[in-house]
Amino acid sequence: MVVQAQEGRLITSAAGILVATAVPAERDAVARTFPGRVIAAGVGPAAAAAATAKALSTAPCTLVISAGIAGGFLPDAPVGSLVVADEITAADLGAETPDGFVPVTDLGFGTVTHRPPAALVRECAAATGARTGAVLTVSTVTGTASRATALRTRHPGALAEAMEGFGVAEAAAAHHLPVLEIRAVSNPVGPRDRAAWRIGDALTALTGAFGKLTPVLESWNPHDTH
Ligand SMILES: O=C(O)c1cccc(C(=O)CC[C@H]2O[C@@H](n3cnc4c(=O)[nH]cnc43)[C@H](O)[C@@H]2O)c1
Repeated sequence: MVVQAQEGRLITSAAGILVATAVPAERDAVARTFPGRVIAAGVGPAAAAAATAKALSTAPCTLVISAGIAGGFLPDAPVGSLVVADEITAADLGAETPDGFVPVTDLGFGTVTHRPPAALVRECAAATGARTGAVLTVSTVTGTASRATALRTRHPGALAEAMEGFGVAEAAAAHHLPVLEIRAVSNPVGPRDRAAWRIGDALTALTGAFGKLTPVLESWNPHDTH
């Protein structure tokens, strides 16, 4: 059973939570401290959506979490910090025009943003010391200062960019499930500098975060969507 009544309120158990990471190193970092179901769904929004949707079709679930490493927008999300998304936005889903980028929603199609439950976002941030803000999903890792500036101009509340959150969120939405995104910053968003990546530190931060998140997630009432 994934939802139980305890002291008159509904709670979810870790067994009913699906965490979708991109690669096995992220999956193992989460699984070190999180007792629920953790998958390595692949890199990029399409792989993440397909693998998450497949996993959701095989077992009951109350909450879906996209987790992993990310690029952080400086100075707000430095390397080693944690970000909990209050908004999961597909930042490059749209059309380039002479007047700039136009999101697909302005073209009359689909959606570009999913919003996690606000109270759960606040509780997760408080438990882990994470910052809260938009996490952008991109299909191309930003590698220049000009693109970083363009993204931040279009999304002033953005703290991080990664490649899977929107895909995981689309799969969750198709199953009418809430979604969270939690990221540990491994590199700054900006000019490409492989020497600046701190993937090991970010994975360690992810492990620590899920150790603190587990009791929060397990005591969350899935009917509290505020
Ligand atoms: O080759 C590069 O310059 C480069 C820079 C940063 C990350 C990559 C990756 O291939 C990692 C993609 C993987 O990790 C997440 N991630 C981590 N940092 C970022 C980022 O700055 N922008 C977007 N995604 C990032 C992502 O979710 C993927 O799972 C290569």
